Amino acid sequence: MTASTPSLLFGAIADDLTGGTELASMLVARGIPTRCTVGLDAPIPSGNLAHVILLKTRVIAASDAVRQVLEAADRLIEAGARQIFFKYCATFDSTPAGNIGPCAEALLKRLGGGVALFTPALCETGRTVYQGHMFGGVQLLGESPKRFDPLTPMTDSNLVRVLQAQSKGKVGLVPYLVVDAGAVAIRNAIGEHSARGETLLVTDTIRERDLAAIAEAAFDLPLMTGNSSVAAHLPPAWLAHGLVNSGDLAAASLPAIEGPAAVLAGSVADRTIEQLDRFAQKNPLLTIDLASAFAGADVVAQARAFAELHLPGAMIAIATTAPQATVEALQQAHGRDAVAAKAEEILAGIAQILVRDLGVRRLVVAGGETAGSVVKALGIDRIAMGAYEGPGLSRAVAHLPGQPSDPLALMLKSGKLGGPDIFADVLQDMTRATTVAPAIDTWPPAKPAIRPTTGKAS
Ligand SMILES: Nc1ncnc2c1ncn2[C@@H]1O[C@H](COP(=O)(O)OP(=O)(O)O)[C@@H](O)[C@H]1O
Ligand SMILES: O=C(O)[C@@H](O)C(=O)COP(=O)(O)O
Repeated sequence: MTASTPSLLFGAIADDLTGGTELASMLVARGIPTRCTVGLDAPIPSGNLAHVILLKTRVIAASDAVRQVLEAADRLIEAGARQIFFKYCATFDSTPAGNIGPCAEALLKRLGGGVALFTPALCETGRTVYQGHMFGGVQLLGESPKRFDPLTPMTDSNLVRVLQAQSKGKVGLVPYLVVDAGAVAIRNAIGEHSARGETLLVTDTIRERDLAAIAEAAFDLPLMTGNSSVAAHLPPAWLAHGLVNSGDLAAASLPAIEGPAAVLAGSVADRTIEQLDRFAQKNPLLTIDLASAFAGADVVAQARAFAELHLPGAMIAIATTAPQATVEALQQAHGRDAVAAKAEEILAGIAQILVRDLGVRRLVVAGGETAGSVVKALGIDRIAMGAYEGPGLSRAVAHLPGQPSDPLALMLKSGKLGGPDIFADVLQDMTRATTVAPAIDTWPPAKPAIRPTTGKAS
């Protein structure tokens, strides 16, 4: 860092772990030294330009989410952050009561008021916003598989309406013609909306260049909100405005990590189901029957026996994934939150067995809420990210409590993202050390040329 560089430029608060690690990996890929901590207890290390606090606040009570988010913001501000970024899902996953609106409004108030932009689009995967309506490819959000999400079913595609229903302030739309006109037009629009009393502004966003324009318009707002994709365009703005220098940028490295390998999946998203099917064509998969768990079966012991049978010789997957009809029947019988809590508790218990008892050192977790429970159960409070490699592909390394010389290669995969063979490919990739040069001029990054470096994990 140069003498003029602030200690911490950017402090992000993520409402789940998959999205938060994705955000950090994007900044790392841009060359921005970035660290992640889990929850509110871990200290924020010094010497980085960006920091992401990973919370699990997406579906909890709004008052609790607000409390946690404000505490995280206070810690980031104390560490010197000049901008707070509130990260949520590209599909605006939220409950009817929040937590996007209440958290953003509380942050805005804490940061002195003004206007916040809401930019959830992830153009790379076809998740766009036009006339305030979110699309997943050609489908409106409310007509996409997201309407069946087990925790945050999104049935209204109109994000202005969704955000207004969970906010006190007035919500407005920065329409596509303004976004397309570029950063100056967006900044002017912010002033005009603000004068009309609209403080929460959803941005239409179709193309990657729109994300760049929005980031340029928002780089010096005290609060920015959205998906990782818009934050990935902040580093070029920081460079252009002299907040960082090219000498501050760093290559991203990950060590090679060997050891038994496993996938834990609690996502019931179509994409994860497809990825599990592909994995199971060549590798052992155990699907846990939650109905039998509710009936008293010891499914954790069953999972232990399955893992002991196959590890360390094979890569394994253990999932609670079930078809939509089964998910609905379970939720009707036991309640949505109780089913989610049961699945998360089971997978967290299995994670402890895999990692602590059976020596798993390469782990992929599918699902944001699931990842939150698993990481907590393993006692991990900080995560070092590698460079973002594409949707769903954000490898990391974590240290287990009391085991600083025995790292865990970790990937927390968003339920809805990633290619069909992501599980086997990533578990194999984890055995190779990688170094990736900063992708400051091009975005999204091309699949990085993996440059093997010598030596094992340190
Ligand atoms: N068979 C199941 N039926 C209902 N809910 C489930 C089932 N298996 C897992 N779940 C729960 O569904 C939720 C999925 O959310 P999450 O892990 O965030 O995945 P995603 O990334 O796809 O949103 C979790 O709370 C998980 O415990
Ligand atoms: O937008 C995304 O998909 C991610 O940024 C994200 O937040 C993932 O959340 P889950 O799909 O719940 O894992």
